[in-house]
Order: sequence, then structure tokens, then C-alpha cells
Amino acid sequence: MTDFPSPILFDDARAILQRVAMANRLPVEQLPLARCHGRVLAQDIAAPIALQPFDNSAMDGYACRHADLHEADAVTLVLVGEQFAGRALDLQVGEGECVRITTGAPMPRGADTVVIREESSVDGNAVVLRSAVRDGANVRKAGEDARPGDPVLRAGTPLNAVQVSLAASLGIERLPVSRKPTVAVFTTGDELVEPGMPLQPGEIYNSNRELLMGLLRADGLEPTAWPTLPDDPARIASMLQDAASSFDIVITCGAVSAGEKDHIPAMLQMHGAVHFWKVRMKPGMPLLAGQLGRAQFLGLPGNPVSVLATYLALGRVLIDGMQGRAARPRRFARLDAAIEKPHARREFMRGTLRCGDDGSQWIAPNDATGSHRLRAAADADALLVLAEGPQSCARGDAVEVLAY
Ligand SMILES: Nc1nc2c(c(=O)[nH]1)N[C@H]1C(S)=C(S)[C@@H](COP(=O)(O)OP(=O)(O)OC[C@H]3O[C@@H](n4cnc5c(N)ncnc54)[C@H](O)[C@@H]3O)O[C@H]1N2
Ligand code: MOO
Repeated sequence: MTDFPSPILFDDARAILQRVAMANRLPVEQLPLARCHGRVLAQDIAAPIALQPFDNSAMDGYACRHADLHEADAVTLVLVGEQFAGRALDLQVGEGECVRITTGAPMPRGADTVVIREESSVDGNAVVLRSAVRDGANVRKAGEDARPGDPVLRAGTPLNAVQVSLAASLGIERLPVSRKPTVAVFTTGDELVEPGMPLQPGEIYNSNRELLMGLLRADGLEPTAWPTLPDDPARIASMLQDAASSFDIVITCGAVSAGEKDHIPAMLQMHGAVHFWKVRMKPGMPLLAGQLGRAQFLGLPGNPVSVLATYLALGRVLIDGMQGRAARPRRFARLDAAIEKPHARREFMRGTLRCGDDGSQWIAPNDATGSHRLRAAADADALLVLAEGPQSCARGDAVEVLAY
């Protein structure tokens, strides 16, 4: 590695991180459903039973034989029993008979149709059903939603509430999910002061810690913030190696560019391994990736918007990949204004999403391009991606967006 390596292509950086993630997949654990929300499913799941498990009524009413109903006229049937949701009573409906039934109750043998209660009147054991319904009306068939053996959940899915509840409906108690990576977060720089403390000339408040911690938490992780690293190579090396011995991922921000105090690339080269340093992206060009001890290492550039762009565009590739998460669906929006991009790097511009009258997504690009301009990023809600090479984008062109 030279002091000033030439940047690699964004797609190459992504491919390297995907490879590293695949080689460092986190172990799978069998967790009770209550702890599976947000976890990435590690194996395909097949339905162990049918959904619905048995034919049952979709409505409160009367289970009967469709053959006994008349298109035009009301019919009078004999009430022979009651079946509520719960244990099946093994009732039988014969010709001219019906059974009172509630929603979710198993269908009695012989019955194929349910007439809702609102379409009935009852006098003792005589039930008058007024409505002509189709054969099989208001009956939920066994296996309608899933048959035993059907693949119902795919490995790589970050489990949402609906998917976890589907597992519950199938009687599954635990799911195989990837362990979440533990992440140590470092900020670096002698100029940094924590909010609440007075600022001396030349100092700034540490904003990247809250930025990174928030981005990681929004992705379901429980990162640990370490004390800010001073611009001192020995302290940097010892604290980072310390963290690398007990965390899956170590993320720093700052001290990866070309200055005298940018000690992190040399530290990683000396004590670990560098996968790449510098990517053809704007902002975020000095991004560093490698391995330190047992930990995967990401050295994000210090400028706040560079932290945002490198995390959303590449940091997540490593974090998702180590959990075996399937690629996130890409999102696109139409540009609300024309953009001229003269330079060669892939650019991540700030923009604000809105929904057009026809329901299509639009993004208004923000003029602020400086990677120090955090306020412009806070005013926006997404990064929009402009491809490598000079680009002339017209209003209405579709661009990929990374919402935050
Ligand atoms: N000669 C060159 N200079 C620079 C280059 C270059 O290629 N050649 N790259 C520029 C680019 S692009 C970026 S991005 C920055 C990245 O620099 P570092 O990663 O070394 O970061 P620092 O110098 O430590 O900090 C940059 C900037 O960000 C502020 N910062 C840092 N940490 C925080 C924090 N936790 N909270 C808020 N702000 C933070 C820091 O004060 C600096 O202003 O390098 C360019 N220079
Ligand atoms: O890449 Mo730097 O991240 O442009 O500011």
C-alpha cells in the first residue's frame, strides 16, 4: 500500500465487502419468536402444517348444504347443533339441516356453505335462511393459505412482525436466525468536544458519534460508542486493537485521508490487513476497509456527510452480508430538477423525497454538495445516486435513492 493509493471503483469496493461478509458469516442461533423480529432468517422455512389447518367458517351464521338452498326463495332448515370456535364436536349436517356456527369454528361434516346470521331468522329449531349464496360461501378451506411443505419464509429475509406471526400461526416456536454483529464505534480527532462542554477556539462538537450510532441502531444493531481517539498513533493502535479483540466490527470516522494526523490507514496496514483504501465516490472517497484482529474494520472519512454516504452505500453491505441478509430492494425516484455532474466519481447527493399527484416518487436535489454540510443533510431525507462519469440528468429522469 502506498501513502496515496488510487481509488478503486465503487462496484469493486462493494464486491470486496460482499466477499468479506460471506467469508465472515455470523453464527446461526435458534431464537424464540419473541426475539426474532428484525433478525435475518438463516434457513428456508417450510410449513409444518396446513394453513388453515381445517375447513372453518369465515362468518357467524349457519352451516348448511348448498344443495338445500334455493336461488329465489327462503328455506327453512332444522337446527341440529351448535359449533363454536374451539374443540371440534364432530357434528353432522344432513339434508334439510343446519348447525349454528361462529367465525373460525370447524365446519360440521356434510356442510359446505355458511349463510350469515343477518340473513336468518330463528323460531325454536326452525331456521329460515333468506339468502342465496354460492356453493362454498363463507368457508375457509384447509390449506388455502399454505399446504404442508410449502416454502413460506426464505433465508436472507429480515423478519418483520407479519413474517414472525406467520411462523407462530404454523406452530413454529423458534427460528434459525443470524446473530447480530457487535459493533464498536470510534470518533477521532483532537478538535472534537462532546455536546454540553464549552468550545475552545478551533474545536467543534462531535456529531459523527450520534450519526453513526443512530444509523446502526436504525438497522437493528446495538452498537457501543468508545471514547474519542486522540490524534496519537500509539493510543489509536492500542484502543482499536483492544476493541477488535472483542467486537465483530470496528468502525472509526476520521483520520483516513492525506494529513499528518491521519494515522488509521498505516495502523491497519501494520497491525491488520487493508482490503481497500479510497473509493471513487463523492463524498466518502478516503473510505478504508480491512481486518484488525478478529474484527472487520471500516474507517469512514470524518466529514459528516461522508459518514452518511459511506455507511448507507457500503458499510451496510458488510453488516447485511455478515448476517446473510438478502440484497435490499432498490428504490428509485424522479429528479425534480436537472443535474449536471462533470466529475468521474459516483456521487451521492442530498435530496428530499415527495410523492407526486399520480403517486410517483420525486426527489428534489439539494444544492449543498460540501461533505461538511450536515444541516443540508438534515433538511433532506435521502441520498440520490449519480453514476460514474460525467452525467447530464434531465428533470424527470429516474435515479436510485437511499432514504434515511
Ligand atoms: N490532501 C488531501 N486532503 C483531503 C483529501 C485528500 O484526498 N487529499 N480528502 C478530503 C476528503 S474527501 C475527506 S472526506 C476528508 C476526510 O478526512 P479524514 O477522514 O482524514 O477525516 P478528518 O480529517 O479527521 O476530518 C475531516 C473533517 O471532518 C470533521 N470531523 C471529523 N470527525 C468528526 C466528528 N466526530 N464530528 C464532527 N466532525 C468531525 C473534522 O473536523 C474535519 O473537518 O479529507 C479531505 N482532505
Ligand atoms: O469524500 Mo470527502 O468524503 O468528499 O468529503
